Amino acid sequence: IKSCGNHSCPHPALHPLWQSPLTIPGGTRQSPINIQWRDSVYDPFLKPLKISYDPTTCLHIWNNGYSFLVEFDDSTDKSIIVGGPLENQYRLKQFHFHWGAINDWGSEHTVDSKFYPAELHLVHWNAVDYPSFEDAVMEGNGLAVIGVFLKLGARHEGLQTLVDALPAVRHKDTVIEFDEFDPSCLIPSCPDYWTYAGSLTTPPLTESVTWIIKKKPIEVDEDQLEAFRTLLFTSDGEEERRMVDNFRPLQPLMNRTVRSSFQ
Ligand SMILES: COc1ccc([C@H]2OC(=S)NC2=O)c(OC)c1
Ligand SMILES: [Zn+2]
Repeated sequence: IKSCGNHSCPHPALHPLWQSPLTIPGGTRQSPINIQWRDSVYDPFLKPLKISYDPTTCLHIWNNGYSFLVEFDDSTDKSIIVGGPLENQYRLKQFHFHWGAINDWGSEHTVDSKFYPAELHLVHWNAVDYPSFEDAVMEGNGLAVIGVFLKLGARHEGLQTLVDALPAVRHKDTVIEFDEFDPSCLIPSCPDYWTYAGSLTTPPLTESVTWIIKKKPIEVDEDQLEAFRTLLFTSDGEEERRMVDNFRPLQPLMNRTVRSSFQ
């Protein structure tokens, strides 16, 4: 029995936070999933993913009561991704993380049933076909999320600028200005990725995400992971609940194939 924040339970997936719909009725492409490496299919027609972010589009960091998000000005095509499995370019809207109370779990996706201690999501939307992020969230090809695993290892200097800002957003609904940050420093240089059709992992759980999961993790150190765990789900003045185990349980693969960009 391990504590998962505010009571002891056998596994964080049973945490009250996830008593929300763990699966949506009729959902056929829900996320996250386990990526079974040997079942993924190499697709030679997958292109390299091209990432070009403009650090001046970075706006602020805020604690939304689920995670901490770094949000970007998505009113232009200054920060975009293109290529990979994508039909056209997608605009960067925000990035955020999911993590565990302890290093044994925390990621949303698993690889051969292995959890990483945390997972980064860089969220992009299809501004070619849709007028806003809110509209794109409702469409099958509306979003593209790059997933990057975090593993325990060396200190990550780029992440440290984020970690230094976390005490200012400890409580839910707090926000601070944050500028000149280029999130490509958080993406491994190895080009290899898996891709599959999935969904958002918190409500509205819409099946609108083309997932691009990087094969290689980035390394962060114990102090940096512990800094994530000092955040709170709760607002200032409420009884404190540590923001940990903010990841959704694994969902059935159903009739999906995970493709790889590498052999
Ligand atoms: C309305 O905007 C949202 C809502 C939920 C999510 C969740 O889905 C994934 S993926 N991670 C999450 O925390 C989101 O992230 C892209 C954006
Ligand atoms: Zn996420």
